[in-house]
Amino acid sequence: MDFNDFLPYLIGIPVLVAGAAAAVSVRRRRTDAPKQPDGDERAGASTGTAVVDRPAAAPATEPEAPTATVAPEDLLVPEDIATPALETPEPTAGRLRRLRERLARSGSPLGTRLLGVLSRDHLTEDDWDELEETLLLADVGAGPTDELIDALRTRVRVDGLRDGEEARAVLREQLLALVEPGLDRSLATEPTTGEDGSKVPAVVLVVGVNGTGKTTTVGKLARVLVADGRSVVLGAADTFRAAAADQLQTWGSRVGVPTVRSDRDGADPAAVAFDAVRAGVADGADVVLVDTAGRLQNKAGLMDELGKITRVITRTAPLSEVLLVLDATTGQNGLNQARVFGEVAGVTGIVLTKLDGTAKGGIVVAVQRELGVPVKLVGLGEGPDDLAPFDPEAFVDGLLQS
Ligand SMILES: Nc1nc2c(ncn2[C@@H]2O[C@H](COP(=O)(O)OP(=O)(O)OP(=O)(O)O)[C@@H](O)[C@H]2O)c(=O)[nH]1
Repeated sequence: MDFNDFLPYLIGIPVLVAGAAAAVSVRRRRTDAPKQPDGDERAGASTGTAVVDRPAAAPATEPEAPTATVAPEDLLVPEDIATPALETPEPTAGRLRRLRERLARSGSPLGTRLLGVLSRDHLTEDDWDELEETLLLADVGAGPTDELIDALRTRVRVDGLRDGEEARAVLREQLLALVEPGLDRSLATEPTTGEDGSKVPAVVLVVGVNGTGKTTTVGKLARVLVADGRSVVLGAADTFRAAAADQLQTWGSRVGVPTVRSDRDGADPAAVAFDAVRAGVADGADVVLVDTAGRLQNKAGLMDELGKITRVITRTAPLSEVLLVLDATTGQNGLNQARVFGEVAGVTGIVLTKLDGTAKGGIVVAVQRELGVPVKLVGLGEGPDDLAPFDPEAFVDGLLQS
């Protein structure tokens, strides 16, 4: 996703049009809905959450190729909810500047401290140790820290650093190299065409430990996509936390995006994900965003849950992106989480949230190295439009602002 792509949408964001069509929530069939023939029962059984009158018990077996026994128009049951006034998401183009402002406001001790040391005359071993410690404290990670120190030492030895400006330029160049500006950070949100010529929505699965900001990120991302003129369906597959579906539905309804959810707490997340993708196909949506619970109770359980969701989704549409949401303030702990999710979920991009709450920007470098996938989006606050595509140059410039 390139910022330039958003510029045309600065004016005339088609929210109102999308909103008028979709200012209803979409729920799985309510228990008081007319009972469907046998096929409905089978669908409920196969996906593990009741379409009608089915107890909340987990399915004995994983859903095997859930059969589309419910007509799409029956699946999408508009429901009267208190629909908030439709909002116009903020243009994404302006967010670049905000990233820099937020980083600068966070005190940016990383850039300031590094520059403070590098600008000294005749760097001693103590100075180099101080640089190293500063980088490690900022969560850059041991490997990248060594690389940066080596590169800076070489530059200083070969060319010397004449003044503060030159120190800044060299540091900028080296930090940028660590952030790997060449990585493809675009989000795969283009719908594709199925074998039968039908439109298949891009499906984005959002995973991560609870509390990192998944639901919020899905909501914010929906706004970005709406601002970009895309039609979106949300899937509330975080069925573990009771309020998560309500939270997601509220995000969606603010920009006219429907949410597919279960009426039952603890419903099978794979079934909700499956229904969301099916609703996306039926709606002719461009993108389906699926929120998950991602409890890190143990690796096997997580693998089981996410594996099942993935398998069920990919029976209808390929997964375009698996975004791992990480809380930037959690440091090494976040990296451990990243490692586990990286192993079980086939992560294609990282969303680093709460970057506004930390001066330790180095986590960007560390997590990319750890997973070998790029940071694609950053969360910069709790506001609805506080999500920005990650831009390495703006990020490094933000770190080096003083
Ligand atoms: N400051 C700040 N807060 C954020 C950001 N992103 C999310 N939050 C806050 O983090 C808290 C948790 O966000 P949720 O979206 O509910 O987290 P979750 O991962 O979905 O949590 P579970 O549903 O329990 O799995 C909320 O208070 C959000 O407002 C961010 O970029 N910056």
